[in-house]
Amino acid sequence: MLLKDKVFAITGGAAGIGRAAALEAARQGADVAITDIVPEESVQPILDAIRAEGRRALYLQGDVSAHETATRFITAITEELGGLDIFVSNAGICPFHAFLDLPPETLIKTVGVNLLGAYFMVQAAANQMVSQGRGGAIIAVSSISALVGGAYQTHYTPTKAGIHSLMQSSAVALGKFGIRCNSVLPGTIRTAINEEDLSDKTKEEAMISRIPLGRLGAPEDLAGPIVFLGSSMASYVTGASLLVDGGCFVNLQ
Ligand SMILES: NC(=O)C1=CN([C@@H]2O[C@H](COP(=O)(O)OP(=O)(O)OC[C@H]3O[C@@H](n4cnc5c(N)ncnc54)[C@H](O)[C@@H]3O)[C@@H](O)[C@H]2O)C=CC1
Ligand SMILES: C[C@H](O)[C@@H]1OC(=O)[C@H](O)[C@@H]1O
Repeated sequence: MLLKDKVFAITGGAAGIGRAAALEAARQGADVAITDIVPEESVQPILDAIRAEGRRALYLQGDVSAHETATRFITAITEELGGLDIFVSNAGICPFHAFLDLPPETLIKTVGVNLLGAYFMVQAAANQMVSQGRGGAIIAVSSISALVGGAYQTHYTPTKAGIHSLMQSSAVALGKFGIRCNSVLPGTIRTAINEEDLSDKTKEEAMISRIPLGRLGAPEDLAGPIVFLGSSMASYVTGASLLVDGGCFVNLQ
């Protein structure tokens, strides 16, 4: 087990990539704390699955774009689970929209959830880890979109580049405390975030045709990389970013 008796916390753990990572962390021996914007009832099956692995589970409903959520989450984790070892900033939204008429509210919301939310959470988690004095690991779910563009994602891709940059600077700021900071850069992973976008079958086929491994990703494809970066197997890895995209990024021709 890669995370035996560690405390693993994740934002946006109610669905998609976050849910897959939370469940894998429990299988790998960690107690798991989840925060998400959805009500607790809808997360109950995930909490039950974590407990069925013999691990403790905690849920806090909250909006990551409100900085108080970070304080509430970290306080609940320390009170109920006794500390924090691995923190994953994952919650995010991607409301696809054209550039020229993008409403300011859509930009403000996307930056608020994806970038400010990640910052508030990572800062609160880092303070907790520093106060514990036993190091830790922070992983942020950025994206291949930190490196490439999308015509309907002009408000989204800068947030993913920002998260990638946040992990690099945090790695520098927190290295002296033994806290490692890394990002994963998923390619296109089939989840609720892109269900509508991928209902355009021509677009879906075009995207698959660019992927050397021949398929879109599944949420479980991110679980292993996230657990690895949180584990002692990655003890000399910090400031790194791991593309998890089936080879899409490197496929020029
Ligand atoms: N699915 C994909 O192709 C890719 C996803 N990503 C990133 O992965 C992360 C997870 O996304 P997916 O699992 O794909 O989507 P998803 O929609 O399945 O999951 C996102 C989760 O975040 C939660 N959430 C949304 N707004 C929130 C808020 N304000 N406060 C707290 N929780 C909130 C949702 O309730 C949901 O549980 C996001 O940051 C996304 O940008 C990155 C690259 C590709
Ligand atoms: C939601 C999109 O399908 C997905 O989000 C990303 O970050 C990837 O680049 C994909 O475009």
